[in-house]
Amino acid sequence: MSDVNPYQSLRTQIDEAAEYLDVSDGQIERLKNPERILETNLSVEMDDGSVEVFRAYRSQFNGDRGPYKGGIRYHPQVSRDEVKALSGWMVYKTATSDIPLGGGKGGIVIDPAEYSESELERITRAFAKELTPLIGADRDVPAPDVNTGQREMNWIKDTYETIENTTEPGVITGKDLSSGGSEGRVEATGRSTVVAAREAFDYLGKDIEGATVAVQGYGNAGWIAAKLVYEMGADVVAVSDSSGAIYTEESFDPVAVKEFKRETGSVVGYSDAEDELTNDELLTLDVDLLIPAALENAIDESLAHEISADVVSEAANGPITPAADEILSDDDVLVVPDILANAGGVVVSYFEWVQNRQRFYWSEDRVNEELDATIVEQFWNLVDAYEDRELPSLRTAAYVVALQRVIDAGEQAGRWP
Ligand SMILES: NC(=O)C1=CN([C@@H]2O[C@H](COP(=O)(O)OP(=O)(O)OC[C@H]3O[C@@H](n4cnc5c(N)ncnc54)[C@H](O)[C@@H]3O)[C@@H](O)[C@H]2O)C=CC1
Ligand SMILES: O=C(O)CCC(=O)C(=O)O
Repeated sequence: MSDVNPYQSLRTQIDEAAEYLDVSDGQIERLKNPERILETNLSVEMDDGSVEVFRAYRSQFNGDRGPYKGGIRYHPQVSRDEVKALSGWMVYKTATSDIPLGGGKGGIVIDPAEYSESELERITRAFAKELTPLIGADRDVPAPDVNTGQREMNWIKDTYETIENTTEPGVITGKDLSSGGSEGRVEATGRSTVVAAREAFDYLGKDIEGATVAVQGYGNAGWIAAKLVYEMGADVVAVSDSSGAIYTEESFDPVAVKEFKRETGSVVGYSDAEDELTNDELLTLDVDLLIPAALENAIDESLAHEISADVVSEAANGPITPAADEILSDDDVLVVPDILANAGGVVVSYFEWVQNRQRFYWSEDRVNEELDATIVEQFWNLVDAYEDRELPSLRTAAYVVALQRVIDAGEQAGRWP
């Protein structure tokens, strides 16, 4: 995997779009930098009585369009620059989806697989204590990301509500249903990735039914994308996780692969696999649709020339470096950018936040229908911008549209002269 700095990638993506906007250097500089970052060290007692210290961050990138919004990641690679990039991508994701939220992101430098559940609870609650003065339903609303889920969100909500002596479920999204979560939130990221891919196929005059698909990463986003695209009639011929990749000529049954991974810890070794591949071999397979659903920089310029898919729908944040993006665009690979393709997570988080505030809960069908409609509408908005303004890619179109929305909000608030 390439070591391109993701924050530098974000800055490049903004610069590329700024060329098509009437915007000053000062405005662009503001839109490339976070408003503030919490950097803290969590001292936590381990099960054996020792104390360990964990570095943790929360970046509040931009709140011109609403409360900061974005997930919390637990991973050894978490760094200040990664969190800055991820929080910036959230700003332009909420703006691309046109939901009234800003962007933020947080993370702890940790490999959660090395800790017991009770240690993870103490670590999460220690982070929640640090976050409490900064978050709130109208201030900053965290959510899940890599290696976090409902369990961690419930702990953060409980810690916040205990300290603040309140009930405020909208302080965090991605919660368990019984803690005020929304139907459809767990599936939302994979769902939008596949809905966006379906529209991209339509744009190319192709049908997703019968398409061949490779999915890199088999966590929350990747496995749901595999399941839903399979339900649309596509063939999931390859999937991977951090241990490796598996391949079949026909199609995997994504639910059976997920069950195997739950039992064994990996997709590798699954009995229906005809072959094992490296992750780079999976990414360069000759398939119709590629779904990167792991981490940043999966496709860099050294791999970009070998990508054979017609459509790439980015479930992950930042899986394609800017240099690779240019190559894919020259090679006519249609990339549906992360800030639209994986926006389902934050769009349904927005629905969860709305439900929490109204104390009125929606059916799963309503959530899925409203999510589908949001992604379809914004996909074709981007296509219009891409064609009408002759932009180099759907990604640049997304940044042009999103930056304009953020600038307009800042202007209304009197932030610009
Ligand atoms: N969970 C959410 O709601 C959202 C997640 N995303 C993005 O989707 C991506 C995946 O997130 P989740 O599925 O939530 O995380 P997760 O922790 O549930 O799953 C991550 C998966 O990626 C795999 N992986 C890690 N390194 C890999 C590598 N080098 N090659 C192949 N597989 C590898 C892991 O084994 C795991 O299967 C991240 O980029 C995240 O930021 C984006 C929007 C929302
Ligand atoms: O649900 C959310 O608020 C944000 C999810 C997230 O972190 C992301 O879209 O990258």
